[in-house]
This record gives sequence, structure tokens and C-alpha cells, in this order.
Amino acid sequence: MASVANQPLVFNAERDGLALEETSDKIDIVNVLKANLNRELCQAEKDIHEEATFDAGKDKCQFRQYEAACDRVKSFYREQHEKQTVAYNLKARNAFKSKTRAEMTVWEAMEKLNTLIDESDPDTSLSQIEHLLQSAEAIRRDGKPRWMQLTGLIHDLGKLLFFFDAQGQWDVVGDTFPVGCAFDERIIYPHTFKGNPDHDHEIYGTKNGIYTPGCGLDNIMLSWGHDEYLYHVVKDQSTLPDESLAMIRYHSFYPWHSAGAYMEFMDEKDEMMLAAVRAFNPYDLYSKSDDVPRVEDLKPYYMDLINEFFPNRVVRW
Ligand SMILES: O[C@H]1[C@H](O)[C@@H](O)[C@H](O)[C@@H](O)[C@H]1O
Ligand SMILES: [Fe+2]
Ligand SMILES: [Fe+2]
Repeated sequence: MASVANQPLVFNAERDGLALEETSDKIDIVNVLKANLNRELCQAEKDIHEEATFDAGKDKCQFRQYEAACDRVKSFYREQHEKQTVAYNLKARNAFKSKTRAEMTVWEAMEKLNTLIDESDPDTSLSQIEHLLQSAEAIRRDGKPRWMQLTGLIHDLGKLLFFFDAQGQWDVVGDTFPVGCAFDERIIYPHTFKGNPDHDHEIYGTKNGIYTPGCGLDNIMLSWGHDEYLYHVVKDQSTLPDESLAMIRYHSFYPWHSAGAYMEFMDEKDEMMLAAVRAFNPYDLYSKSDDVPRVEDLKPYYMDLINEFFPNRVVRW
């Protein structure tokens, strides 16, 4: 008996008893299946590479080591955690709305920011312009959309506040957290909140405080600083999408996007925003160990990008 293996593998419609039309239908189906399979394989491959790629420098677990951080970082957070109160936040927000502090382009703002050394940051000794370019370049390298590259480039420009109305660095840099409800244990150095006047407040000191579960993060007052300030500037003066605005507004809200605190206040929209903020975070954090960018070489590319999303060029800060 001829073994199946010896039979020719060529498909013969007549021999196999199939009408021609039926055969071409079957071939169509096979082609569709093949195309689908191919698409799935490509997607799977993409998913594998979806996680941001960083090759240089430190291991991921070597970032944000606050217990081992130097005194400069520790005393920064003590001061911030003692002074960020509801009363201070209301005052800072009113002051922000009351005037325009400066008018300049995004690139000029980056240059102005360059002299600031961030006291809260245990992971970088580079200048701010270098950090911004490192983040943007890492996003560009991974083939992410242009709006996200620009988000990387500008995300810390809110630190300009330091040169305007700030009382120090404690109301400009560092991680953020909600005020008006109990301070969560998942915020770094949680014990330092004991010195905050709101800590034992009869309403602000309770779990939900002045908020209700599901109220949405847009309705939560986060400690005042560079995120919230830049969010307002960019929202009104650029064409960047909501995901970009969320990346800017919440990128320092580590207790939420990385430690899982305050989830009960989220609404439906925040679920999508959380995914965006989480996708952005590695580019902000881990790019700190990448090569130092060559500012002048990169400038032409980023000038085009800035002009694409800031139609008026000169920004009111
Ligand atoms: O020290 C850093 C730095 O100030 C960043 O700009 C901020 O986004 C981080 O949350 C913080 O940990
Ligand atoms: Fe930041
Ligand atoms: Fe940053």
C-alpha cells in the first residue's frame, strides 16, 4: 500500500472531488487565515518589544532608592511633606491663574531651566535640558508617535516655576500626592507627613477627605508643583492629545501610577490615562542612564516638533 508520505502534495481539485469555485473559495479562506496569522505574529512580536528598550548604564532596580539616598534628597522630602497643605495649594493655584510670568518659546524655556539642579532626584546629575532630550530620544528610538516624543521633551518644563513664584524646590519638584485626604503609606518617606498640619485635620486627615470614590483624578488636588503647572500651560496653548496631558500632569504621581495607591478615586477616563502614564514612565526614569545627548545636533529635529504642536510659537508661562 502506497504510503501517504509518498503521494504528491499538490492539490488536485478533480481528484479531490471539489468543484473549481469551491476550491477558490477555500483558497481565499486559507489566504485570509494566513494573513490573520501573520498579523497576529507581528502583533505578538510588537508586544514583546512594547516595553521600552534601555540598554545603557544602571539596572532598573537601581533607580529610586530613597532609603539609600543622600541627605539632600531626604531633607527635600521632609520639607515638601510638611509644607504641602490644602491651604498652600489653594493659594498657589490662585497665584498661578492671576498672571502671565513670562513669554518665551519652548526651546528658550528649556535653556532657561538648564541651571536648575533638582534636589529631589537621586538618579541624575545631568542638566534638565539633557534629561529632557534623553527622555525624548528614548521615545523616538522606540518609534513612538511624534506627540509622545514632544511630551518627553517638555514634560519637566514646569520646573520653570522655580524661577518665578516658588518658595523653594519643595513646591516645584519631587513626587506628587493628593492633598485634602489622608496621606497614603505608599508615598516615599510616609512618616515625614506627621509634621504636616493637615495630617490630623478632622476632614483632610480621613481616608477620603474632601473627595468621593470614583470622583475622577481631574477632581483631586495634587500637591502643587511642576506637573500641575505645566499641564495648565500646555492644555491651553498646544494641540497635544489627552494622553500627553495626562503624562505631563501625573508623571510624578508615583504613589498612584507605580505603587497603586488612590485607585479608588479613578473614573473611567483615568483607566486609559493610567495606561498612558505607565507607558511614559520608563522613558522618564530609565533614560537617565543613557548617553549624554548632543544638544546642538538634536535641536533642528526638535524645533520642527515643537512648532508642529505649539502653533503660536511664543508660549505664555
Ligand atoms: O525627583 C524626581 C524629579 O523631580 C522629577 O521631575 C519628578 O517627575 C519625579 O517624580 C521626582 O521623583
Ligand atoms: Fe518631573
Ligand atoms: Fe523627568
